[in-house]
Amino acid sequence: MSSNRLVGMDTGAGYNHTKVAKQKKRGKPPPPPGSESDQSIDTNSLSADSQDAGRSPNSSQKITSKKGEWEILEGLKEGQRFDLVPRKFEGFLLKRRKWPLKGWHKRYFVLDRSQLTYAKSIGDLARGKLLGRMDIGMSVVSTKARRRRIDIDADTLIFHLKCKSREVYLQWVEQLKQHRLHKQHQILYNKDPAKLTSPTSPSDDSPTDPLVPGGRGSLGGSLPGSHPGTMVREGKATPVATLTSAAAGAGTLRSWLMDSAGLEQLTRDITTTQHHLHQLTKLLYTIDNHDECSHGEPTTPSTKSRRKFRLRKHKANKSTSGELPIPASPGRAVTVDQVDAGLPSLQVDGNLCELRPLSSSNPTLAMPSSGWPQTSRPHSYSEASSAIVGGGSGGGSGQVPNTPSPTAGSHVSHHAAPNPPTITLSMENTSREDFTILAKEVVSQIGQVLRGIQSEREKLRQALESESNLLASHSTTTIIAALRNSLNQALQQNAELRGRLARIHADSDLSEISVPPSMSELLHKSLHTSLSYESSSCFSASEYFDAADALSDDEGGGSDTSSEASSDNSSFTSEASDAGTDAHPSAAEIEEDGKCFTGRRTRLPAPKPLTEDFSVWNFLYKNIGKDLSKVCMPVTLNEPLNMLQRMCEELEYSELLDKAAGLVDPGERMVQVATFAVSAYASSIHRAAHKPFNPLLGETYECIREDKGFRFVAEQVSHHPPVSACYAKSHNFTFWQDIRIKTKFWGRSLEFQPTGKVHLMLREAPDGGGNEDHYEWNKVTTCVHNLFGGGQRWVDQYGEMLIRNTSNGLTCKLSFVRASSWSSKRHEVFGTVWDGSGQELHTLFGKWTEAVYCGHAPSAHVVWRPGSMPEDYHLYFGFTRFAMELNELDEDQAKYIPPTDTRFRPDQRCLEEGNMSGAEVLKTQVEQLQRERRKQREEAGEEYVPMWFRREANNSEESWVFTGEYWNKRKDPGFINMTFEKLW
Ligand SMILES: CC(C)CCC[C@@H](C)[C@H]1CC[C@H]2[C@@H]3CC=C4C[C@@H](O)CC[C@]4(C)[C@H]3CC[C@]12C
Repeated sequence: MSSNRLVGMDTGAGYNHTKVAKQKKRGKPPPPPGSESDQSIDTNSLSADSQDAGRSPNSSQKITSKKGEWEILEGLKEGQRFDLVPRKFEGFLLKRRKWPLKGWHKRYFVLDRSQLTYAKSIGDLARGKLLGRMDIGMSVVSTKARRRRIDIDADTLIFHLKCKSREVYLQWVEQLKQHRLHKQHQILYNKDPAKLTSPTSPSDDSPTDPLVPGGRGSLGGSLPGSHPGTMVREGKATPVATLTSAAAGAGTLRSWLMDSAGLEQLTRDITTTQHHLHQLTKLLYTIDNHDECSHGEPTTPSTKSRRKFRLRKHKANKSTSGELPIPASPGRAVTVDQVDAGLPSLQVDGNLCELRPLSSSNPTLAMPSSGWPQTSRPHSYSEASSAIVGGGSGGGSGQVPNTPSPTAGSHVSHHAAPNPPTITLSMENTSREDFTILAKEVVSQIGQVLRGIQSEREKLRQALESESNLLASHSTTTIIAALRNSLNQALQQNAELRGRLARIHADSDLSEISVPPSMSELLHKSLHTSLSYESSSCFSASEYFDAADALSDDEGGGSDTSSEASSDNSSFTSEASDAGTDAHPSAAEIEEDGKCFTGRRTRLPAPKPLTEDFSVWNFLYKNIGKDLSKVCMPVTLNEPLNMLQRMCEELEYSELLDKAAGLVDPGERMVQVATFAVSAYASSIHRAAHKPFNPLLGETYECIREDKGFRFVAEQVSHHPPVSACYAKSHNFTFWQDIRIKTKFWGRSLEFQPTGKVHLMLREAPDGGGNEDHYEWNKVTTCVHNLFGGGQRWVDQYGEMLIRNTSNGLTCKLSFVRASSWSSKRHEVFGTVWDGSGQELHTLFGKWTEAVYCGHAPSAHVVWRPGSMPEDYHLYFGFTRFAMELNELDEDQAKYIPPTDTRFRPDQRCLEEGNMSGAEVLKTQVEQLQRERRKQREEAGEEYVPMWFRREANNSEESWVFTGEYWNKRKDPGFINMTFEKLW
């Protein structure tokens, strides 16, 4: 299979695989535990040999890693059942801090009916002060025995846990296994939706409930093929909800039968009793026979039975002091002692019935004063036992908590006494005949109870069957129809919303944004672009601008910003003034021939080929726990852009920087810069399904956006680890960053943490009083959720971003809020701008997908909104207009760009043209060539030196600095006159 890695991942698959395979053959032992990282499954800590991903005997998938072993707990296999209701389990565990995932907190966890909840302490738990809850039923649980680590990924939530001791670890793993399997069993076999949607506390109907739609840990969403949010517990009358609630309507009868464990236990116990009583009958026979044989001593019972009575007495005394367990549930009534002692006692319906010896020869023993025909009903077990064994005299009587009734006491004293002679006496008083009659009676009575229970069960079973037949007739087809219906409704709503949004955008009053007079003319054109929210060149003036000419006139080098600024200024200004009077083109004008009036394309040459996505996800699933950088990725996972282009996409809303540069107030400048930093994430919302190509080492990408006034160049500067560096320059700003992405695979989600800082140099304020401002900030974490669920994959961004103006000490702290199962909120971001002395200047809030506002609601104003999506964007990998244009290559441009430019990369081009199989073949070739080049370099002992960026290391932090040579060489001698390493 051809290979391709997730972003930031190695492309040297073949090499690594052979290495691992060799190790295996030689039977090399795994590395010592000390070398192990405590990080979860991430690209730096885990690699795996696919052959090793076999199954461990204890229902988990073992993944051998370079530095340790992670095992994934297996789910219920086909045909497998797990009826056993696991018990509640609780205790302290260490939980990794949420942010920034460093350090561990001790937390109290409770696992009950597949719900894992935790609180700070037992006290908090009792008070209901919970910190979190997840349903582990459909989660991915990975364990690492050596580190006593347990990671649970339930889509929206991930718990990273650690146990204090191995013993605790083993217990938790076992319990998690059981609860998970039982939940899966319930999902598969228990068709009671009411039960499925009821977590631990049935009364808890809050929207934070992970099983309730909106709480995204919902089972509905996790079940393969199910539509997230269609399993509705209450309210909303979606067709599926109606179905489920209809089913739940007959819930009482059903749940009665479902809870048959108690009944079954009762049946089993009674059967045992019956068996024992049969034995008793036999024994009595023996006694009878024995007595008959040993004629002459008819009043003395056998030594065997005497011994038994002594034992019984001893235990009964215990019981009076409360040590003998009092049955808590029906079905536990008859103890072996009682039965063995020949003292029949039976519990039915939770009441203990003493089947007292009835004597035909001694009627005073037969009928209690209560007038019950054959049984007396003591009030408690101890009462019953003392009634039976005679708490009335001697040993234990004083300790009996429930004093037997005088009646009971009086006749009991005949049966039992603290010492054998009394027993013998009482035995003598009771005729053998009594025992025989009694035993027979007990047997027949129990038989009767059994028959009664059986017929009761049968009735209930029949009721249930007829009910489920009714439900089954609704079943699959109806549910599918219902789902289809709601899907159609959603699509319709979506279309409407899009229309409305477009109208809102069109009417948007952002044109009122005040731009200082000196800059307004200059920026008119670019602002115009941003106002329209059509974030592409469609509205630009590039038709008046010959890129090639402009570039050949352009001076080179990026180090001297002021000289560059002036030259840029002229081109930018001229563009702006030329185009300043442009009216908005109509949608028809834009879409004509698939090109807008600028000549740029508005969509890709072909829609995304239809591929069986499932195989891809299956494939990924098989690779859980492996170092994904070493796993070959099929091209079907890719979008026809690479990471260098993706970096350029961050400049889609560069107008915000233009605006910032035109402002005088440092706080307001920061507001624009912060919003720009947020806007970088906007495009990822529709892009969860595909990954960008990994650039090859030495691959470059340039993008000249004369309409936006910037030019951008990027290069893949390192392969191990993969690092992409970029540099963009405009009249108003300089932007640069190098990106290295750490990837963590949690099972159901993939987390991407870009390391390194983004830098921005903003032109001095227009009043001329200040200097350039240098800003720097970090990236937040991107997470792709629901990798394997039946539902949609979706992207989340979370973490804190700190933007610092290193020139004047202003800061802005932005929080990207992680979507949680506790709230329906997604994509939220908020932050504050502070001055150097810590005084709050501005407040920002909004969503990285929708808008950023400044101020406090309701008077807050919009700072930014993303552009509307092109029509049919979902057919084109979810690309924005800007993204659609990134890989476009016209003949003219082709003459000026180097052969290393991404736009010449054949596999990516092939995919863009909709030729999936061709892309697959080409990708394999291209990656093979890269491996060969690396091998050659290694053999020659050469170190790779990137062409356009220079590595600089200060205090262990490395950064990649643009040399500026790219533009110089482009001009002179021109790339066409240079030699380059052949990348493809
Ligand atoms: C298994 C596959 C399909 C997962 C797809 C992962 C994709 C969606 C991930 C992988 C790496 C991610 C990128 C990592 C870094 C950045 C830089 C940031 O400033 C903007 C978002 C951006 C550009 C992310 C966008 C989403 C991204 C491209």
